[in-house]
Order: sequence, then structure tokens, then C-alpha cells
Amino acid sequence: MIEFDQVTKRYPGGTVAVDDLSLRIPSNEITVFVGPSGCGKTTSLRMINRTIERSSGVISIDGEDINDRDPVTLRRGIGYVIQHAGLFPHRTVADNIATVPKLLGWDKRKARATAMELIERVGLDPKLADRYPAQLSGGQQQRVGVARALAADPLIMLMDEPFSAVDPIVRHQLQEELLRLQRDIGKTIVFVTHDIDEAIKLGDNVAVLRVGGKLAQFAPPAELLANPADDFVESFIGQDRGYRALTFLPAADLPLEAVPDELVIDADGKPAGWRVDGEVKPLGASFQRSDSLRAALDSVLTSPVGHGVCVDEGGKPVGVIGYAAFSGALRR
Ligand SMILES: Nc1ncnc2c1ncn2[C@@H]1O[C@H](COP(=O)(O)OP(=O)(O)OP(=O)(O)O)[C@@H](O)[C@H]1O
Repeated sequence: MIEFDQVTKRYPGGTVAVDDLSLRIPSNEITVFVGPSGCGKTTSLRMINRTIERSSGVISIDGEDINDRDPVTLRRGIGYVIQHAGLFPHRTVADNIATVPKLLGWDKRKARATAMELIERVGLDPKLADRYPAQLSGGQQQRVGVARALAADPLIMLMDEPFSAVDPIVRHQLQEELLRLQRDIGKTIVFVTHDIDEAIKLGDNVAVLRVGGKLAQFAPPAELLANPADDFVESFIGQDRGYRALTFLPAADLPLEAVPDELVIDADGKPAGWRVDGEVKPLGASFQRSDSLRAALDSVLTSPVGHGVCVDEGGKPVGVIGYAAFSGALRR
């Protein structure tokens, strides 16, 4: 766990970039710092690896004050990914990735083998290993940046707007890959973005900061969407928060109604459609208990009779729901 305890950063000249910040960043999860430009996100992030020194308060990692650690060793144990990847232009992809292993004195063969393994892990073609950064697309460069940060197998990864400089489609892919990668590696990731949608998509927890470096709210995405702490958080989240919250809430608690006779069941016991005025109409989408409320609502919206079908893992119907099931869903 990384803990901020009443941390303040005052730059020479008097700007208070971070003001009395206290929060606990859980291990093995993604925590996102989000907020408008100048609210102190980068400053907060960089105080963790001491590339910026705090003015007061304490930042600790697993209970140990980071100021008691040697900054160089501290930094080697913390991966760091920035916008535009920040790759060394005169080093190949493999050599860029092997930067920290080499600094740590690994032999060449081991460093190369680790680089090749990471190239595949972040979804890059191994043929790119001997290219230079300028010969890669923006999205590929970011993947190399992530691979480089992972090379020494750090417990913590700091990511500062890593996906901001690529187009929306590549950005979406990189976000998906980060989530996939994180399911395997389970690092403690602190991620900075100004994009609330990115924060909600990636974060297990989201810290919303306001200008002046004050924490406005620290909560999981579903909680943020359902219960914004104040008007600032609400307006920062933007429109459709009720609808967006459905993605994070489980369908498991929805009250199911009995399967009605109008549901047509095929020879395998699976739902095949709805009988409406003597005709069989297509079923629409079905959902499982383990899906989100969004999937459940989709099943209602796509049903010809306004009833979504809940199926078990074998695809057999266990009950149905109507629109009324969603009333008050966010207030539970
Ligand atoms: N080296 C510095 N010297 C003086 N003031 C600074 C310095 N670095 C940042 N600041 C100021 O501190 C405040 C917070 O900056 P910071 O870069 O942490 O914000 P941010 O939320 O990451 O912004 P952005 O989204 O625009 O990158 C800003 O007002 C900024 O101008």
C-alpha cells in the first residue's frame, strides 16, 4: 500500500500544487488520479518516486517513509511510463526495454530474453525488437514504454497520461491491453489522466482532484457515478452518469420473475424467441447473473416484449426481468 498522509507540495514561488492530500492506494490495484489541468496530478504522482520532493506530510510504501529510502534505489523499484513514451531514440526497442535490467547489472542474454518476453506480453510483434523508436507508431511506442517500465518487475508502476498522445482507437486498444495485462501481473498501478472516462474505465479506485491540489473524492468508479461528493465532482463526471454506472453494477441482485409461457424454448432447453400474436419473434440479447446491469438492461431493450432473459452458464433460462427491475438500481 502507498499512503499519502497530509502531503503538501509548495513550489518555489508559492504555488501550492498539492494541498494536504491524504489517501491510501491499495496494492495490486489500479488507482487513478484525475482532474482538470493544473490540479496537481503529475506532482502527486512524481512525489511517489521522489522525482519531485514533497514539502510536508509523509508518503510511505508498505509502512516505510519513502524519504528513508535512497532515491535512486527507490526509483529502480518503481516503473514509470509517460506521455509519448519517452524512449531513448538511439536505442533499439529491445535495448530500451532492457534499460533498467542493464543498470541493475543483469547479463546481456538475460536482459535480452526479458525484453523479448515483454515485447510479446504487451502485444508487440517480436520483429520490432531491433527497430528504433522513430520507426514505430505512437501506439507501438507506448507499448514499448509499458514494457520498459515492467522490465525490472517492479511492484509499483506510475503512469502519467500514457495514452493521451494517441488517436482514440489506439487509445481504446491500449486501455484494454493494460486491463488484460493487469489481470496477469497485478501490479500496484497509479495512473494519471485528465479524462474521466479513462479514469472510470481503468480505475479500481479514482481520486478526483480539484485545482489547488485538493482531493474532492476518492472512491471506486461505481460509487463516484452513483454518489458524487459535490457539484464539482458531478460536473466533472459529466452527463449520463446514471447510465454509465450500470457498467459497474452487478446484475446478480436483480429480482427475477418466473419464465413466462410466451418464451419459446428449443430442444436443448435454451431460449429461442418470444411468442407474440401467434408468431415467434427473435429473443434479443440475454444476460447472466455475473453480467453487469448494463448487459441486463440491454437484454430488456432488445427484447420484442420488454422482458430480458437471464440464462445460466449452460444458456438455459432462469428468469426474466422488465424495466421496473431497474428502478432505484443506483440507490441500492
Ligand atoms: N516546477 C514547477 N514550478 C512551479 N510550479 C509548478 C511546477 N510544476 C508544476 N507547477 C504548478 O503546480 C500546479 C500543479 O501542476 P501539475 O503538473 O502537478 O498539474 P497536473 O494536474 O498534472 O496538470 P496537467 O493535467 O496540465 O498536466 C500547476 O499550477 C503548475 O503550474
